Amino acid sequence: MALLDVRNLTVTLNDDLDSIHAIDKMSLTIRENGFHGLVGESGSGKTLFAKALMGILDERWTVKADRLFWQDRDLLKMSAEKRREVINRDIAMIFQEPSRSLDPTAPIFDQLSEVIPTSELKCSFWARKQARRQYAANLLKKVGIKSYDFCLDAFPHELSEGQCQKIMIAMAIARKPKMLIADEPTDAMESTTKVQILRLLQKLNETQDMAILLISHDLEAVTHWAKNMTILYAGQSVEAGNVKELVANPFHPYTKALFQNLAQFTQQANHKSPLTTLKGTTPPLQHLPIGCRLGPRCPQAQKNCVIAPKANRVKGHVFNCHFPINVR
Ligand SMILES: Nc1ncnc2c1ncn2[C@@H]1O[C@H](COP(=O)(O)OP(=O)(O)OP(=O)(O)O)[C@@H](O)[C@H]1O
Repeated sequence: MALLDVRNLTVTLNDDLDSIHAIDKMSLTIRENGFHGLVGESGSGKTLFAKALMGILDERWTVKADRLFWQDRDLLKMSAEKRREVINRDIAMIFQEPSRSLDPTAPIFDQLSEVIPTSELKCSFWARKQARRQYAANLLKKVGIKSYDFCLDAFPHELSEGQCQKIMIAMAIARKPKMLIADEPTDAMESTTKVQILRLLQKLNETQDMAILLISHDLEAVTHWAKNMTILYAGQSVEAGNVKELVANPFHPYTKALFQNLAQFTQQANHKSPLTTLKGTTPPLQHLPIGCRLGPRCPQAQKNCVIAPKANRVKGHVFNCHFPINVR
């Protein structure tokens, strides 16, 4: 069953002069207990999508969708207050640069303590402080922090970025959410820490039945850890499906170009061989092409591409392209 089902979500930035669809009819489905990757270049709208889902965009943004279902419940039909309640209860989010998300003036225990629900403490009022400490220590153990006593009393600046991110994950899972959105959780981290964090997400997914939405521009990491993925280009869904099937048989010209690059990085290519790229650059938000936004860069583009393609489903892939490749 789908845990989250989003169809044709549009996020519009309204200013005095204009309205810009920063995200244009994006769709994404995450199964119960799924590990889903959301991939796209910088500025493609990955964070905006997550923020729109969490309802944390400011009043300059408008969010519309044809369908927004959470566990078969229609979020669009709920009042804003009820929707916030459901989302805050069931979905947690962690961001890049974890040390900036923590309060630099408070020890970790005080910050963790705030997010531990009192209902989880099965003890008398007088024993609560001790129980909170024990609960916080258990959370840190769960995310793989061995020096939990030191960490609980430490301030964020005394800890590494990797430890701070593990603490953010501990805070996120304290309420036992059904889904964790990890937005570039390993950005600018060294490779061993990066693997530890991604392995931790995988463990939460496998042992706690927690769905994970891993947002990243690191295609190699996403194809390694996620089971399904959605690819975004300039705010439009490009292709989505099972990772192995997408890698083996991409239908969209953009997906094909992405995976060609991935192969050149992961396999031993000649150091002088040029990287395959699509001509041109990603359009800025102020100059988005009409129709399919890849159009001006796409080797397959034809006249019809000035009309945005609808989603097509073939062999479990969903792709948005008038002239897909490899479709038989
Ligand atoms: N507060 C804002 N005001 C104006 N434009 C914004 C704002 N936040 C995001 N944008 C624009 O919306 C688009 C999508 O941004 P978003 O942060 O979602 O991209 P992203 O794919 O998450 O990129 P990155 O990987 O760099 O975080 C970008 O063009 C960005 O410049």
